[in-house]
Amino acid sequence: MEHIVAAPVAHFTDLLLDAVCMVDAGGRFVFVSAACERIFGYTQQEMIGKLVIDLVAPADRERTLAAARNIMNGESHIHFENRYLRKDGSIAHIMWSARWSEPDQLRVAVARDVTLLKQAQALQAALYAISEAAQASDDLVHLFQRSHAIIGDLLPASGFGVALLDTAGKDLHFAYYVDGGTLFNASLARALCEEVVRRAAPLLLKPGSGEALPAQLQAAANSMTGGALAVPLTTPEGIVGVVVLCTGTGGAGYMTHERDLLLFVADQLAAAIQRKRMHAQMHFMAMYDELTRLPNRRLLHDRIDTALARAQRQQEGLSLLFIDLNRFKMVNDRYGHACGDQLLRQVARRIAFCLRDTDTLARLGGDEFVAVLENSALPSNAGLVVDKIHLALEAPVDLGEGIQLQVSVSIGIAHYPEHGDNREALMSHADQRMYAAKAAAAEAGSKD
Ligand SMILES: Nc1nc2c(ncn2[C@@H]2O[C@H](COP(=O)(O)OP(=O)(O)OP(=O)(O)O)[C@@H](O)[C@H]2O)c(=O)[nH]1
Repeated sequence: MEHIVAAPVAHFTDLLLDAVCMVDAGGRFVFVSAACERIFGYTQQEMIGKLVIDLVAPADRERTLAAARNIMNGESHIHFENRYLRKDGSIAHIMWSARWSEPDQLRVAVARDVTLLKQAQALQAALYAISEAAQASDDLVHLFQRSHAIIGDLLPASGFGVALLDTAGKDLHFAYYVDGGTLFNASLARALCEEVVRRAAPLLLKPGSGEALPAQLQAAANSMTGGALAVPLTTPEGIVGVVVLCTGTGGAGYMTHERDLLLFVADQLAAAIQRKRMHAQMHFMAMYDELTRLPNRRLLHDRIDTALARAQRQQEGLSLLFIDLNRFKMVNDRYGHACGDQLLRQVARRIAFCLRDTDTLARLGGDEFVAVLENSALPSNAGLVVDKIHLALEAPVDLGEGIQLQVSVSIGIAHYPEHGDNREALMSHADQRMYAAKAAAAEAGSKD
């Protein structure tokens, strides 16, 4: 018993998972237990005599010195956290419990390595931040920037890019790309992304990785000092793009767990891209006619109201043209619905060609179109556009397979302010004028 009591304290403290340190009034280690080597990377001999503060990460030095002063003034400190630079340059997160021993004139402290815990917390926080950003962000470029910043806190990501496939799934373009001063230029990044799309699988690029790669990537892999990592952005509809990371020069290559982390991030980004595309598609379907890709009735109403408000404010004229194809039903009946569709598309294109960019051409449905002519102070201007449309439709429309059709339209015009000062009045007037024109054309046709 006497022998045990007399045994040096170190005999026991070396068994502890936490490290025990004693520091003199000058701030130098005078005793460190064996666990210090595991935590800080220095041997006990290397640590004894060193100034504690020299091992503290620079950003934490000031508050560490303040905490040390408090302890020497008699405060006991538990759960104080700061960061240390290990011998290999990596960061150790330490939680301390410390007290000043007046008789020994020593600061006695127990250090717990909480680095893994901190890393897990940081990872969890980052993943949460990315999924939150992916849910909240309407602006994809902003989401990519934010993801780059968040990932950059976890992994080497000097170079970061998100390449998206076009809707045909053929061409990749970078929606976000930062080369970050790495040797990983955009052309190499694109080649890597293309390879990832081809494989539909993640790809780690590093020297001697043993992967069979296209020549450009093989040469880059052999000469790179760090590494690059790219993973596909996959949605239920397939791959929509690739996210790519590159370390700075001299950094170590990526590890498997970093690839898994990027795969999680890619899932979040892919879901955000898919959501954004679905919104765009829904918006298009709500506002545009699918067949001709012209504004539909709803958007037309909106455009007329806006144009009227502008015309009223600027005291300008405005004209509406109500355009209806003559005897269109016969095309469907004789050549089939697909030919009818083709004709509607071509007629829409020809009419649009007669208008200015600032004008609106909408399809109301069936074979009815409406054009809104802005800034046409003089009704005669609208008459000129009508002439242009008739002229543009004079040449037969080629529907393929040897089918060429001569089409004509009936057009009714309404002018603001002469025929009304609101949408309903103007539409109704133009509609009536169109029917009058159609009746006149039919009568002329029957006399021919
Ligand atoms: N191909 C095709 N036909 C359509 C579409 N929407 C409506 N139609 C057809 O368009 C035709 C319109 O018929 P009507 O309103 O009688 O027009 P019309 O034959 O030009 O007669 P008039 O206006 O009196 O000269 C109908 O046969 C509809 O079925 C479409 O999206 N595609």
